[in-house]
Amino acid sequence: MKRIYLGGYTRKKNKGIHILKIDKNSNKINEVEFIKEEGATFLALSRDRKKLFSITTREEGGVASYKLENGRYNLVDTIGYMGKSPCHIYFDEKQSIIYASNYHLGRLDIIKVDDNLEMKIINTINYFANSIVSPDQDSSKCHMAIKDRGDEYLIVVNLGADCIYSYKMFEDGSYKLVAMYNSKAGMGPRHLVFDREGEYAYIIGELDSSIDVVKYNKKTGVFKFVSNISTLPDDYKGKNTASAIKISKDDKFLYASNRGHNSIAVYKIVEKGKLELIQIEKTKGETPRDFNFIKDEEMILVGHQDGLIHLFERDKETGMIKHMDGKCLNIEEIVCVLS
Ligand SMILES: O=C1O[C@H](COP(=O)(O)O)[C@@H](O)[C@H](O)[C@H]1O
Repeated sequence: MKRIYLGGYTRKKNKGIHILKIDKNSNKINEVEFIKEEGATFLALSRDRKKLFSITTREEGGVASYKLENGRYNLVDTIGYMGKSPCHIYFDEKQSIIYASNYHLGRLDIIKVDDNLEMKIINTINYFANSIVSPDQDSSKCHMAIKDRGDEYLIVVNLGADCIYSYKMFEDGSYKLVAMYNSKAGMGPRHLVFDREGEYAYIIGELDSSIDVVKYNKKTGVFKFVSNISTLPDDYKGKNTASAIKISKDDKFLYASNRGHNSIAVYKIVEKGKLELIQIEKTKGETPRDFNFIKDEEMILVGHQDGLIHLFERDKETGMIKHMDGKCLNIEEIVCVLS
C-alpha cells in the first residue's frame, strides 16, 4: 500500500510531517515515519517518492528538500528568508523545478532542484492585480501552480485577482504567458484539478464556495467556461470557504471540501464537463482543509485544520462516501494530504 503524507501547521500540538501506512486487511493506519519540521503546511513528492519537498517556516519561511535514504527522509537543503512562507508547492519532475505559490506575497517562486536536491531560486513572477469584491482580495494571492496533464503549460491560480494564468515555461525559469482565464468576480479561485485526458478542469472558488467547470485547450492553454455549481446545500446560510478539490482515477466522480459547513460535496461527472451533486457528507471535524483517496480509492482520508483525521469509506461504483465511525486519528492542524 502506498504511503500517506500529511503536512500541516505547527502552531499548537502538531510538530511536523506525518507519514502513514494503512493495513489493507484491518484498515488500521500506522505512522511509519515522523519528520520534525516547522510550518510544514504543503508537501510535494517525486514520482518515485525518493524526493520529498516541504514548506517550512524555519529561517523566516521557505522550502525544504528531503532525500529518502535507507528507508528514511533526511533533510538536504532549505531555501529560507522568502519573506513569508509559500502556501503550495508543486514539483515539476521533467524540468526539476519547484513552483512555490506565495499567497501572502502574491508571487510565484521558481526553484531549480539539482540531482542532490540542493535548491536555488531562478526566477520569480510577481502579481499585482486584485479584485475588489471580498476583503480577502486586497491584493494578489497566488494559491496554486501545477502543470497541465500533458506537461505543456504551467497553470497558476490567483485567488486575489479571480484569475488563472497559463504559461509556457523554459528550463532556465523564463516564461511566456499564453492565456488568462477570469472567473466570476469574487469567486476567489483556490485550487484546480484536471480530468485524466486534461480536456476539462474543475476550479474551486474559496470565497464563493462554487466550482467552475472549464474546457481546456491542451494546444493553446486556453480555458473556456462551461458551467458553475455550488459546493453547499441550498439552505445553508453560514460562513464557508471551500478548500480542496479531487477527481477519482476513473474520471467519474469529483469531491470538494467545505470549511465552515465542514463537509465534502460529492459530484457525479455525468458526461465530460457536466456535474451532478449527489451527496454532501459532514466530515465530523472543523475546517477540513485537505483530503485524498487512500487504499486504491476505496477510502478517503480527511485532514482538518481545527480537528482530527477522519476516514470515510468510498463506494467506487456510486462514488458515495460514508464516515467510518471509530476511525479517527489524533493528528491536528492538517493542511495537505498526499497519497
Ligand atoms: O486556504 C487558505 O490559504 C491561505 C494561505 O495559506 P498559508 O498557510 O500560507 O497562510 C490562508 O492564509 C487562508 O486562511 C486559507 O483560507
